[in-house]
Amino acid sequence: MNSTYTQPSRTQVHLSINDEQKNLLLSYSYSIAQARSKADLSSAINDRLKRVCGMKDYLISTIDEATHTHGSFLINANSHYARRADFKEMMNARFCINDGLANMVLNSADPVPFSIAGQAKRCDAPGYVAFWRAMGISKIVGVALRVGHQHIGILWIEPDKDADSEILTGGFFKGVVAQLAIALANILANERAAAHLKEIAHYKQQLAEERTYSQQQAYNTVSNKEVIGNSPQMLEVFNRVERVAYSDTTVLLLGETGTGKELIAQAIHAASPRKNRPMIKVNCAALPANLVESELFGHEKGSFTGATERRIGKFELADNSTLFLDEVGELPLEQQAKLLRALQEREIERIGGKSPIKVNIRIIAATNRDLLKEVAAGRFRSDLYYRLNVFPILLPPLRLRQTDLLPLARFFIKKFSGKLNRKVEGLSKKAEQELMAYDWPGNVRELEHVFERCVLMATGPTIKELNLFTDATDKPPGKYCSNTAVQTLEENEREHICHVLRLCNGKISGYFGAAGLLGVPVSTLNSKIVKLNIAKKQKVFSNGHQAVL
Ligand SMILES: Nc1ncnc2c1ncn2[C@@H]1O[C@H](COP(=O)(O)OP(=O)(O)OP(=O)(O)O)[C@@H](O)[C@H]1O
Repeated sequence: MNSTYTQPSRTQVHLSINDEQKNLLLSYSYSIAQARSKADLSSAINDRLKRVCGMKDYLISTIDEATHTHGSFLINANSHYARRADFKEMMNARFCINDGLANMVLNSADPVPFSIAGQAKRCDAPGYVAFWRAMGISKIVGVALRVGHQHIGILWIEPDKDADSEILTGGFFKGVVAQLAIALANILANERAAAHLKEIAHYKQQLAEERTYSQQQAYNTVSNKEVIGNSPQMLEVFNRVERVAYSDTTVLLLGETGTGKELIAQAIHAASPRKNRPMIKVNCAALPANLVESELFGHEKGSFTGATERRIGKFELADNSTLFLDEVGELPLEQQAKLLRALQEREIERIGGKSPIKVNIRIIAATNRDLLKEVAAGRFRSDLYYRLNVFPILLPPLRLRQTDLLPLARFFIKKFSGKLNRKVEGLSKKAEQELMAYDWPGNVRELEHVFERCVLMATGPTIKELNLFTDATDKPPGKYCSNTAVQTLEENEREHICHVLRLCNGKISGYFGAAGLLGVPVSTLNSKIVKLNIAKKQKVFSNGHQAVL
């Protein structure tokens, strides 16, 4: 360090300030007292102080007491520093207080001058010394900014070549620095208060949106509490739900439309530690392509035409809760990339936002598409598929779990008798037979609608016949459902087994094996594979498993 300044006498200091400087000083005092922002502070220094004190340039760094670091807070925006490529990096960097310069300044009551060439020789010189050197700066004076005994920052001055060096050591300069320190402390306090207000506003908005969301979802959540099923396939589903619910593991729910994927998503969320916050649902199929990003990640006010207010996206809304991505297979490819990034980083950026936001979410995704086929067709990103397919749960179609039909029918009769205020108790033998013989292309949803109609139409305590609409247009399009050709039960079974085998990468037994997903013993599945002639077109996967493609 090169410390060559000596404390001048009072008379010397008085002599070194001329009338113009006194006027500037007065106007500096006035403007610094009004400073409420960085911009105010900057103009007080640029327009007035620089000339009084003979500064070529300056930089203010602030101190983070908690982490014992210092880093840039305010620079002269017109400075020649700002044009350098590494300028931004230097501005964002933080340095240890005990870096050999900052600690010397903070421990000194007077300004401390440094020869940059001398400092650059130190092998442990902080990064900003090399930066200053590269800028051709030969000398820097560091001045501690304190309020009372608390260090709040450092004013780094690059003195003008022909400046009167005694000015920086005089009593008047101490006064100038004290005013600067108070202004800086006020601005820092304002910034902290603004940040807290922003955070409070954010939580208020999140709460308001959660409340609106919960009101919209109220009917569904209350009415969908029970999941009915005693077929081996549904018992396997319940077993998987129990195993995965308490963790944060990503779940992929697969199955035709109306098989209960959303209901299972709710059951998983309700059994998870996140249950006290509402599960947030996004229906990927219902999002207009140009709004997907805003819906998922939110946007800042004015970030695009029509963004008249700031909006919190579903990812942020689901913070500390579960995000249910329904119909994820419908998401356009471009948006899949954005979703993948958010899932990988677990952080999002609002459209027009300045910084990323961390989110703590559990993902449950659902689709009625065969995602592997979608991947093969180039419609679904394979990396996203593998990110989602961590713990798949397959909801079997209703036609393959006949033993669930009667319990479900009884459940819906009870539900709608209560809701519609009807005294309907059960089904006639004929209606039961009709129930068992029907194909249920719309799965549980169709069954539910049929019983709502039946309860409404019933003339006594027993439903005598089912109000089945056989019109093709009434049937929701399931994956296996066709409006033109009706598949036999055997064809259906074959196709379903093939689908599950593909899902399990050909694995039949054990964890994530097809037998488990189908809810049948391995021996039963093997004999069905033989019986349905599935084994003939085997494909051997790289992992050694075999499956039909
Ligand atoms: N096992 C079940 N027990 C009771 N109700 C069920 C069951 N499965 C489905 N439901 C009911 O059937 C209807 C459709 O279920 P849900 O919306 O969960 O299906 P989904 O597979 O998500 O359909 P989609 O693919 O069309 O979104 C809902 O009203 C749901 O409550």
